[in-house]
Amino acid sequence: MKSIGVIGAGKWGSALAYAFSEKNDVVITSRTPRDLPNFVSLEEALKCEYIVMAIPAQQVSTWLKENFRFNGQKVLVVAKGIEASSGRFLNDIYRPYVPDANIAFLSGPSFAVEVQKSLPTALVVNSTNEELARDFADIFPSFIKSYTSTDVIGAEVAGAYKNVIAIAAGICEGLGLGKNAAAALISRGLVEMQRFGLAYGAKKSTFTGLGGAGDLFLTASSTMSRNFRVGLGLAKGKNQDEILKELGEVAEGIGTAYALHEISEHKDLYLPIAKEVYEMLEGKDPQESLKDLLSK
Ligand SMILES: NC(=O)C1=CN([C@@H]2O[C@H](COP(=O)(O)OP(=O)(O)OC[C@H]3O[C@@H](n4cnc5c(N)ncnc54)[C@H](OP(=O)(O)O)[C@@H]3O)[C@@H](O)[C@H]2O)C=CC1
Ligand SMILES: O=C(CO)COP(=O)(O)O
Repeated sequence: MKSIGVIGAGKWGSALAYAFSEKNDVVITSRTPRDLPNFVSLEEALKCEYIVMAIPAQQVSTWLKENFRFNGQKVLVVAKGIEASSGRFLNDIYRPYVPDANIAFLSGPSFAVEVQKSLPTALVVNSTNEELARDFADIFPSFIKSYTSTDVIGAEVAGAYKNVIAIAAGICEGLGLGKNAAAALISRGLVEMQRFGLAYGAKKSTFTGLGGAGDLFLTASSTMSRNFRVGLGLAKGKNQDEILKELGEVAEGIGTAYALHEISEHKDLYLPIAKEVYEMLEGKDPQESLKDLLSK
């Protein structure tokens, strides 16, 4: 039995705290206190040997600066996103606080609500420290099949980029463009995220695995995805603020689209879908954008 502290009691942190409780001693903490029997102070949670970080990518940099003290914990980062303000990946953001040997990143297709119902799920623990990845893979319950990989950057790119493609897929659905267009967008999205990942040294095979195609197909084809629902909102002509207010939860694809835009300003990369998603978030007509993407 391992002592696990989950930080961030949103949808995903709560679902993972539930899942990890099958085999471990789990406590949870969050910015907003919750009335839960295992809810503890941040100080208590940080004393656990295993820490699960469920704070969104856009907020974690400030959070780490203000709250985190490393004292040998093993850290599993479960967020999926790239920081909009800087274009930094999560492994870069965490590096000044946690040594590479102590950190792992979770990827794979996993809606929190299904994990919370103990439905079968398969995930990947990614770390440059293989022993640590195996250690974290062991904490998962019987209904979650856990794999390990050393391709941290591939997992990060795939997990973050698929949220942007899911926004595009939601727009496609919202505009009623049909299943042919959706399949084209999703498969071109997979190629686009792979091309981006390869430029950062990711492994090609990661993009056809659970954290790549697996998570992309899940998120880009279901209204259960918050990012897909952002796309539906954009297709209806709503702006970002209205959409986020209705959603009431995080949609990492928005910040990540801005991050990809920031990155593409400095690097010569061809990111057509991400570019259109960024432009639609900035007010471009979705009909125009999808026409630009899907017609000759
Ligand atoms: N939901 C899902 O199915 C999955 C989500 N993910 C990823 O997990 C991450 C979290 O998503 P999810 O839990 O669903 O999102 P939610 O919107 O449900 O929750 C967001 C969480 O972030 C915390 N938070 C927000 N801003 C801050 C801040 N400034 N400082 C500290 N804490 C903050 C909130 O704390 P509080 O509520 O206490 O204010 C809350 O715990 C995202 O990166 C998402 O992409 C990955 C796989 C599946
Ligand atoms: O990452 C997820 C599933 O793997 C959750 O996606 P959404 O944030 O779009 O709901």
